[in-house]
Amino acid sequence: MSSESKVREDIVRLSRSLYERGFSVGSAGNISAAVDDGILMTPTNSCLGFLDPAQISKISRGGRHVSGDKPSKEIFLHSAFYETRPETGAVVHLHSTFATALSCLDDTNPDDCIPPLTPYVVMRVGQVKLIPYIRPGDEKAGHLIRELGGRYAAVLLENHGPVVTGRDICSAVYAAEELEETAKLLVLLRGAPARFLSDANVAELKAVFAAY
Ligand SMILES: O=C(O)[C@@H](O)C(=O)COP(=O)(O)O
Ligand SMILES: [Zn+2]
Repeated sequence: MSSESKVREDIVRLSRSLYERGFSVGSAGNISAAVDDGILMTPTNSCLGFLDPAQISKISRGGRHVSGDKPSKEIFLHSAFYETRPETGAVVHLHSTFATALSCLDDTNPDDCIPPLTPYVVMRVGQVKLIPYIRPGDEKAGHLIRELGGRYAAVLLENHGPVVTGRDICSAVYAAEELEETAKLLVLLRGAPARFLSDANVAELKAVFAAY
């Protein structure tokens, strides 16, 4: 199997897994992954549970539609991550329930939407920035991500949902799952005297587990 065929199969397999476990519903969410000569992206209005590897959209690094079905309307959002974080191998956008709940709460810290509750979220996701509300598919999403200068591997789109990146599709999906589970803990612990990791704890984790 060529590496592009493998990436197509991985997108289908991991998307289905996310769908079957309730991380996405209906036609919400989109996933992309880098290949040698461009980016593969889930088609617009497709359900992550029922993708066909041959219909996955392919776009050039410049954002031109090369083959397959029409790409996700979030092409600008995804492209901006590949541009500003050259080590990015995949981008996962979901409407997963708890992360989306945090994206709607007025008291979510815009500079640290997912505070360090456990070591694994620090290791897998890092600090998460809130992106002010934009209409889904608006080109402005690309500008706002570029303004971050590649400093964040994951963001929450206000009143919309998470966008998580990784070195490859597996890492990006695992990070998206970790972000969602931590968001669930944060919602469960709202109002309780939760203990967070200290700055020193976070610094140690970053030093030992080099972030992507
Ligand atoms: O919320 C939206 O409309 C998009 O961000 C989304 O999740 C699905 O859009 P497509 O990938 O264009 O189907
Ligand atoms: Zn969306």
